[in-house]
Amino acid sequence: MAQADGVPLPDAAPSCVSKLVLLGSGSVGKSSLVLRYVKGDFKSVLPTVGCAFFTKVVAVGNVALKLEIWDTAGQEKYHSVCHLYFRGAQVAMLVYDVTRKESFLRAQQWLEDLEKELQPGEIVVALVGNKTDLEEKRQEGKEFAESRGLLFMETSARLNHQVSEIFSAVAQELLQRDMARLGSSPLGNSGAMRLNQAPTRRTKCCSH
Ligand SMILES: Nc1nc2c(ncn2[C@@H]2O[C@H](COP(=O)(O)OP(=O)(O)OP(=O)(O)O)[C@@H](O)[C@H]2O)c(=O)[nH]1
Repeated sequence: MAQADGVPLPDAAPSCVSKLVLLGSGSVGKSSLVLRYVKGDFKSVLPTVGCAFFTKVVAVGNVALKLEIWDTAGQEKYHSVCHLYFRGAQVAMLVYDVTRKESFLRAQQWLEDLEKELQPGEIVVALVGNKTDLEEKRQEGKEFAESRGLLFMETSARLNHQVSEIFSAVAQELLQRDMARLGSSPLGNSGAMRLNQAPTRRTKCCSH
């Protein structure tokens, strides 16, 4: 049986496919989070140009969900291009560097941009504070995430801390919304901090 992060995957091919986009300032660690999650590796990576694309199948309960992961470039010159990538996404991960205030403010700006273009609850949004292994003064995102109904986790791509957990959490949230829409029960607990329930409107993740 195939496995995802050591968890056996359901035998059937993934029945759900969801688009996940990572947004955030340059050098906050978006590519490193994806590299850690998809390949289990952490190494020096060049700044992303435009966007990079990855896939990974994640098991949530007995459902295999294929995540199509779009890792956008954080440098300001690519800002307008990034808007093209979040269209049609079911999940947005807003990544900041816990040691860089401006990156935290930039993540908040991304949320405003998303809110301008999308309906409330239309997609799952997670705020991700990366580089928790660094000792410097930290930006605290929890309160902001709570006030805006976002999933929230702090991660370290370097130390592999909470990386697969945040991807699993958004996958679970997606499926829970879908189940709620279809009147079924939730699929268990991923351990994510679910701070506030955003209104369920639609998900495009599952057709079953
Ligand atoms: N200490 C530490 N460094 C990290 C971590 N994650 C990424 N980095 C480093 O931060 C730098 C930028 O990482 P990237 O993954 O390229 O950042 P990015 O957000 O994809 O950058 P852009 O492609 O410019 O948008 C690299 O030197 C990484 O090695 C982490 O969790 N801890």
